[in-house]
Amino acid sequence: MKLIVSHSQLRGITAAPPSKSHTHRAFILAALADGTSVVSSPLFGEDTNATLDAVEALGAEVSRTPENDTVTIRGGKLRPSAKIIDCKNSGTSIRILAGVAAQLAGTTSLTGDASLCSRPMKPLLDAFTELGVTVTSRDGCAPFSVTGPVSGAAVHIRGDISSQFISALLIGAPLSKNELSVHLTTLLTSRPYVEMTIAAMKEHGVSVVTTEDGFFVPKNQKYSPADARVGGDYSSAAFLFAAGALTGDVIVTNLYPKDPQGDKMFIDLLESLGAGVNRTSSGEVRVTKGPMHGADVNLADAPDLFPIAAVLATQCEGTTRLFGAAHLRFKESDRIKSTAMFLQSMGADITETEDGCIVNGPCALSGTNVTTFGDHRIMMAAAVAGLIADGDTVIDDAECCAVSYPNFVAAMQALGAHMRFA
Ligand SMILES: O=C(O)C1=C[C@@H](OP(=O)(O)O)[C@@H](O)[C@H](O)C1
Ligand SMILES: C=C(OP(=O)(O)O)C(=O)O
Repeated sequence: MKLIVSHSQLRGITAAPPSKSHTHRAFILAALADGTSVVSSPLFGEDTNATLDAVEALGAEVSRTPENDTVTIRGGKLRPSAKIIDCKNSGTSIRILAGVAAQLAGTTSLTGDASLCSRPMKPLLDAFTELGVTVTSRDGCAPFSVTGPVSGAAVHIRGDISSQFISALLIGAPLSKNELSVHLTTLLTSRPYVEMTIAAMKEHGVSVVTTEDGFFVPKNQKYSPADARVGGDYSSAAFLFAAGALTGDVIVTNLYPKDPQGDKMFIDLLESLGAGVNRTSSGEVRVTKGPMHGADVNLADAPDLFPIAAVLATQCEGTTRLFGAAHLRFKESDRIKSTAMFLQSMGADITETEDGCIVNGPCALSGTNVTTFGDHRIMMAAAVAGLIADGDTVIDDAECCAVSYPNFVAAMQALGAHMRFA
């Protein structure tokens, strides 16, 4: 399906969709806890649905309310899955679920779509091998199988490809009879996601210690059931904020100011670039159009913001450098390349660098045909760029936003965006 976007001004109020990262963690930790946990307002996106199906395949009992706003999970008795677990497009699902499966006595196989099967898994699979798990894979990628349980107590792993490897090892650790020391062999990027993992584990009664070179999970800990209410997703809200900053005046609700999501830095970024920003303590953020200027922005800890930050940069006066995020090349697409490609095709002055891009603005954007590579964040960033382009922007694979933000187009239309499917 294609999405056609025309020049628009957005004005109004909308709720951020539920957090993808919190939902994955809430479903998986509930499945690991012996007893019943209730997850309220989770995200029902394609990625989080893949996680929910997977925990069911691993033996958790899952039920949803008819209104579909609450999921009840009875966990604690997981066993290897007889059928191959399909994580579709979701890196978070396959990596964290592999960390769980590696702790179970027996073999579990995991796979995903073509994009997921081309993303790196080898550092995590090597870590499992170091921990005594038998692994078979297609050249270090999915599909792969793990035969557990873990017998080791210490592991060495790089932290600069994906923080999800670390989240996977930490979340699995309490299922082992041993303690676990995770030694990082490089810098850790996307660190706030590991902090979200540790905070979610704490809610379920498990503590993780931060050490000089990584993390330590003491032994003899058990997950206890805990109810969770999933708050709004700052990464998804970034598209709404950017639409406000570029075209008019948008208020986003359902955002908790104390949430550990690293992508809340987008609000500070908008403010520092010159957009109008007002926040309330109850979690409303209002972003209004203002003259913006270029800046140097380190996205090491917030890589998901890259495509939409690059769109913003095209409207900033002067040079913007986005850097620190070489791991963007391992996402649903090579996001440095796919972002530079679609913005260049719309007329922007953007150059790829190894770990980001350089944009000289302001750039006049023109509507054109945009290739998303099936990547949800490219699709949504291109849709926002289309709001300020001259002429129509025609975006392919428009349904891919259902991975993280199924209601994206409807929410934009309700704010006044001229968008239609074709
Ligand atoms: O743990 C998580 O929930 C996520 C971690 C990040 O990935 P990396 O750690 O691979 O950067 C992020 O890009 C992804 O959208 C969600
Ligand atoms: C990279 C992302 O997710 P994942 O790694 O879970 O596929 C994302 O949502 O942008």
